Amino acid sequence: MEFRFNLHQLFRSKIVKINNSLLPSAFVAASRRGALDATAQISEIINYIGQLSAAAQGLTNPVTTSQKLRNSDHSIYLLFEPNDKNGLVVGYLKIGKKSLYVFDQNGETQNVAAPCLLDFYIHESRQRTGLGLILFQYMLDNEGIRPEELAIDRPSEKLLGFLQKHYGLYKKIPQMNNFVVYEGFFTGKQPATDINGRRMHITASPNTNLFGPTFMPCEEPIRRSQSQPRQNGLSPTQVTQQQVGRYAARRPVCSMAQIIHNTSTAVSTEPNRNY
Ligand SMILES: CC(=O)SCCNC(=O)CCNC(=O)[C@H](O)C(C)(C)COP(=O)(O)OP(=O)(O)OC[C@H]1O[C@@H](n2cnc3c(N)ncnc32)[C@H](O)[C@@H]1OP(=O)(O)O
Repeated sequence: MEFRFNLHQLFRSKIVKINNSLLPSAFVAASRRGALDATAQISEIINYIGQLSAAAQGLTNPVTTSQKLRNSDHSIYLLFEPNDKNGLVVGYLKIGKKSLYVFDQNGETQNVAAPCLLDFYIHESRQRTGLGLILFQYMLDNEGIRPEELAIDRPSEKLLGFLQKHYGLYKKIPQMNNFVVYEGFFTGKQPATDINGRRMHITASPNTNLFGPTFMPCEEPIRRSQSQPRQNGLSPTQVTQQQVGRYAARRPVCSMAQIIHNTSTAVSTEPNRNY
């Protein structure tokens, strides 16, 4: 992608990292005016290339704009190709840390702060020539992360192929959200804690839908081994009641829950005085 201004001033190396300052890392402006010009040019580049990426992915709105970058702690890596004119920007990727609730291999929910691949695009004229790998590997080295540590936001078929080809990633851990995580994602990750050091516990089960998440002490093993099968007769009243917060209020007996948990279906018409 060519621009009306000379890119060689902005790109001192083939790949530059941009954060919410909208200035390339290590960029030194001669004056305040120079810094403002550079910011405007980087904004123009990001907005333009963000639109191309959205079009390539069939999205109505771009995932990446300069405004979104300015208001976040995400980072963009821009790939530059020098020439004897203004130079070209030929691709970019965007990463950022997000707090996610994701299922681990045992189907248990973990709250992790994970580095995420949020957007990735190489210009059509340069795809399948190895530039994507150069950019992606540069980002991994620069951030000091392994590819399987990344959560991938709604990957396209091309990206899935890319990750399988270059990094052997294909064993996904099924998720309920748009993120794709691969085996190895949880290696070395510490689960984040919630209220009072307890951990929010969400599953895809009707329990979570009916009663909201439960909170478990961190030291309590969260994994259910095969030798400890789920108890069929688990009463809805055994769900951990919170002392504080939006889940603290006493819940009425729920006949649907009783049906699901195979407990007595007789619903008491007595007022509940056990407060
Ligand atoms: C979280 C997200 O960002 S999801 C959105 C990802 N971005 C897109 O889908 C936008 C359009 N696609 C692209 O911009 C690029 O194809 C990228 C970024 C996915 C990969 O960049 P490239 O420079 O093409 O990758 P590179 O040349 O290093 O590797 C090529 C491999 O990527 C995969 N790939 C690239 N293009 C395609 C394609 N058109 N069809 C299928 N697989 C493809 C293949 O595995 C390919 O290997 P192959 O040619 O031997 O089959």
